[in-house]
Amino acid sequence: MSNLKYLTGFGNEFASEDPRCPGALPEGQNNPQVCPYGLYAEQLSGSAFTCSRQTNKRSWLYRILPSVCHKPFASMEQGYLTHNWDEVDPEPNQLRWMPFIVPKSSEKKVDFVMGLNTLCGAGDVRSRNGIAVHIYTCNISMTDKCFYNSDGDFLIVPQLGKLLITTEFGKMMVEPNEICVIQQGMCFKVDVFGETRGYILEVFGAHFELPDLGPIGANGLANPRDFLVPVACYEDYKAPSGYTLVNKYQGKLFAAQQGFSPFNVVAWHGNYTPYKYNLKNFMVINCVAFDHADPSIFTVVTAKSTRPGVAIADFVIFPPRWGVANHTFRPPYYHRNCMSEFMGLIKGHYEAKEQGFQPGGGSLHSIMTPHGPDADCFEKASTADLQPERVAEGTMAFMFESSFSMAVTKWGLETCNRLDKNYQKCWEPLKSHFNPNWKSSTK
Ligand SMILES: O=C(O)Cc1cc(O)ccc1O
Ligand SMILES: [Fe+2]
Repeated sequence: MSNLKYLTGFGNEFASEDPRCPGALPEGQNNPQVCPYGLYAEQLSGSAFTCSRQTNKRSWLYRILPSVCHKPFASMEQGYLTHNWDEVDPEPNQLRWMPFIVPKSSEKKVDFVMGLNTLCGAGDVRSRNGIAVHIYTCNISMTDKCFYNSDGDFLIVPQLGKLLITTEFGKMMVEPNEICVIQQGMCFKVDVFGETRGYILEVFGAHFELPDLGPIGANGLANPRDFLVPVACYEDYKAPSGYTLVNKYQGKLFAAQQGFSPFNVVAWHGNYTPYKYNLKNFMVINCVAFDHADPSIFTVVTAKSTRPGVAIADFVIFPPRWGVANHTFRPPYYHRNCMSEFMGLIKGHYEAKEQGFQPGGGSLHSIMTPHGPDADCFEKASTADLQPERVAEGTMAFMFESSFSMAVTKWGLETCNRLDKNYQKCWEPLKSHFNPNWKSSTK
């Protein structure tokens, strides 16, 4: 399945026809009286009709039956997926989680939807402004079952196991060190190939965009041509015992039955699509003289709030790169931030915490919660011989940075049972080096 084809570009006006039905896209209009091949035309709107051209998002899908052909929705069991931010008291401490446990399929069969566990979040799906961080852990594929999210966009970061994601727009294979975005309303199902784990950044009310480059110029960071969009691929399939359509609506899961596969789109065009991106393509910019640049230089995509320069959430990575800064403490600085910082690790280790922060785990440094390199990292970096050196080789840490003050869920604090109770001990050995008689010669 890795021979899948993709279109390239970020937010382009794409067009795609399943090669089995040439000419399936109507020419010169969106709504012919009768569509080619007897298809139904359906628009998926990802922005208000009236948004500026720059932000207007919609796609036209030409499908065997329209999405509306389903039985009524009824609420269903939703495991540890929640948007209740008041389950437990606020938790301002530095938090770190050991790798989240993936259930063994011999003990419990869990698919992608039932394996969604909400770790933290804030804001409101109804007023369309907020964020949730979910950890997915699953071990079986979704069969005759699909999912769409009425509440927001999913940015999915696989950490263990690849995902074959079938969408209305076509198929994407997404492996660890790649990410994908499934935007609000897009129907998809996930096939897995064993134990599977990853992170999801959900934003309510905004779509991800590429950050402006300002003085960097026309190129750099995540380049638009490296974003991959699936191609139309329909199935004309009647599920023997019905197809289950799962919908996340206002934070609750609902299920409806329908007789046929929703992946029945023969052709589509538009600028509102799912997409994927390989993090190895990120063009890294870093300091080449002295001091430590803020991690915003590593922003892959951003979901902007309405306040200029302030994101609902940024997706930031810490890719392999050269560290060359002279007379500089090179690791991340000690820090208190008016933003929330959730971090995850896809592979390797993170430079500020060589120990304890493990792939498949996470950390949360909430608004104004102090954090920074552990004692070991501080001592090493303060005495290091500052040669040019490779930083983060073979690793990939990332951060969801949000302007929201996030609540941690009961699952995050208790049920998952992965909180590292000793996290704060990593700073305990930090000692005072203060010398009131200090002269540069005594350094
Ligand atoms: O807290 C962290 O590790 C993330 C981070 C990295 C960095 O290089 C500078 C600031 C920052 O918050
Ligand atoms: Fe930080």
